[in-house]
Amino acid sequence: MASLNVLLLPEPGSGHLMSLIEAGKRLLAGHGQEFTVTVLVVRPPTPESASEVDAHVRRVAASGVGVRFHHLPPMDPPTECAGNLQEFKSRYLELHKPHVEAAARELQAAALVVDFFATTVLDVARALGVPAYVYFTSTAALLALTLRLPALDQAVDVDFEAFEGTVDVPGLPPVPARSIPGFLGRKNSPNFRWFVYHGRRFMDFDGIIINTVTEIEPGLLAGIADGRCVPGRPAPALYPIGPVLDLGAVKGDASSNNEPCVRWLDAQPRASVVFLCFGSLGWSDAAKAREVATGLERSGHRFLWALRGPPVAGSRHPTDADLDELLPEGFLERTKGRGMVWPTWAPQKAVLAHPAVGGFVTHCGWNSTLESLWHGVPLAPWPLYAEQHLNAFELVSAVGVAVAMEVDRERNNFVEAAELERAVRSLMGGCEEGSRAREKAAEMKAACRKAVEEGGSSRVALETLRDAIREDASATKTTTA
Ligand SMILES: COc1cc(-c2[o+]c3cc(O)cc([O-])c3cc2O[C@@H]2O[C@H](CO)[C@H](O)[C@H](O)[C@H]2O)cc(OC)c1O
Ligand SMILES: O=c1ccn([C@@H]2O[C@H](COP(=O)(O)OP(=O)(O)O)[C@@H](O)[C@H]2O)c(=O)[nH]1
Repeated sequence: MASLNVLLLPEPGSGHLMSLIEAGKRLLAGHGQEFTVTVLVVRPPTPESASEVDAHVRRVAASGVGVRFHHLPPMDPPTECAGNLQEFKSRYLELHKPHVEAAARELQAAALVVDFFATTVLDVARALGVPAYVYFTSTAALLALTLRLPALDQAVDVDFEAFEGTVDVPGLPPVPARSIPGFLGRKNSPNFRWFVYHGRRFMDFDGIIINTVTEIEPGLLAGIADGRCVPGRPAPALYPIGPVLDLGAVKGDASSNNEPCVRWLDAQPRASVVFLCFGSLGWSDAAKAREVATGLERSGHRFLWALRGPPVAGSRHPTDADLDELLPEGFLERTKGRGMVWPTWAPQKAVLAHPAVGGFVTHCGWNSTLESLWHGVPLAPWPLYAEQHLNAFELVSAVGVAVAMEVDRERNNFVEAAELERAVRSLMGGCEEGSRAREKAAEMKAACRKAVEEGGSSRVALETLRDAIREDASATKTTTA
């Protein structure tokens, strides 16, 4: 029997690409005879992201996991949407529709799985009679909000950024408008309009595969499935298959474990170190770094701080930190022995896996959050970009795994030294708020591990997804026979 070829269409940013490839690996695991997974690679629009994506594709192709790659012909990126990233990503993927259609025909697709910025590609699947699924790299909270967006667009006259009230998202406590992602701030912005479009289109897909765990976001997933986000219409099938992480790397590969910062952790007491790291795009200027340094010094706690410097012109990626430029004078000497500043990309997975780490000050990227919960490490949220303010709100007020920290969104997400000191003490110091977050994080660790075992919620969701693809394929065969 020919195998069922499932085509994946990731957004070319490496975060989304890696997550979708990892999901493809899950789909294949133990089913390599029955399924083929082919990633349709969209050429990234900048040389910097192109070399990142090329390196990742080469690594996966060489790893022998069985995921195949099919490079789509290069397209000129859309013009006139500078600064509107969500619009740019959506329009760039839309331009690839004819190439996706040609690839789907050539590769005899049994199903198409597309990034959430690529909902326009549903037309291709419908034209070919192939089932289509969205892959959602983020939370059920962002998914629920996006599904609610067409109705909110009608019901709320003011821009979220000027709104002082709260937004109703089924399964969450009332969401303060200041926690709504910045790209949804202005109703007339192309970014907002594209998210309204995507929210509407999600409802037409055969299913939504989401990188979350039922036990982390039960109320939100139930709210979506029960039709409370879009009353009057049946919701598409939901497949929470998370945490979709490279679990091999989470255990800590040999090279990560040999990094000096991980060796330094070996000498620290259990659960004594607070780790600070701000994702692939987070960086500090001297003013921000001074607040962090002062806050950490005054907290009295042990710390490992991944500190990055500003990107060079034309790049969004942080540079290695110049510690002489960024840190207050004498800071390293005064904190010697109890703290380490790591000025480059950190081996985050190995750090979070280390028993010496007892808390994580994070930008709340969803991958970082899942990595932390996989190891039962409680969080202090310092959101910066994308959907992270919503993630921070959810982690404190719904999931309960984080202590609150005041981040001034009006001042470029500034945190005062005294506020960081308070939050670190709370996270690490055994006060009630911190202890509750720690207990809840331990509960989530157990739930995540159970979810990916035989019979666990994510394993069952994955098998239900395979069944749906099998059934669709045999129905198509029956009708075309
Ligand atoms: C979730 O909504 C958005 C996410 C992103 C986004 O874009 C992005 C682009 C890159 O070239 C590199 C990245 O690392 C990156 C990260 C990113 O956001 C993170 O994506 C993760 C998924 O893998 C995860 O969801 C994290 O929580 C996100 O923080 C951009 C965007 O609009 C431009 C989004 O709306
Ligand atoms: O110094 C760093 C910064 C980030 N990461 C990894 O990069 C990913 C970041 O993804 P996330 O969704 O948290 O945020 P993004 O960077 O995409 O906003 C996670 O797997 C982190 O472990 C890392 O290993 N070292």
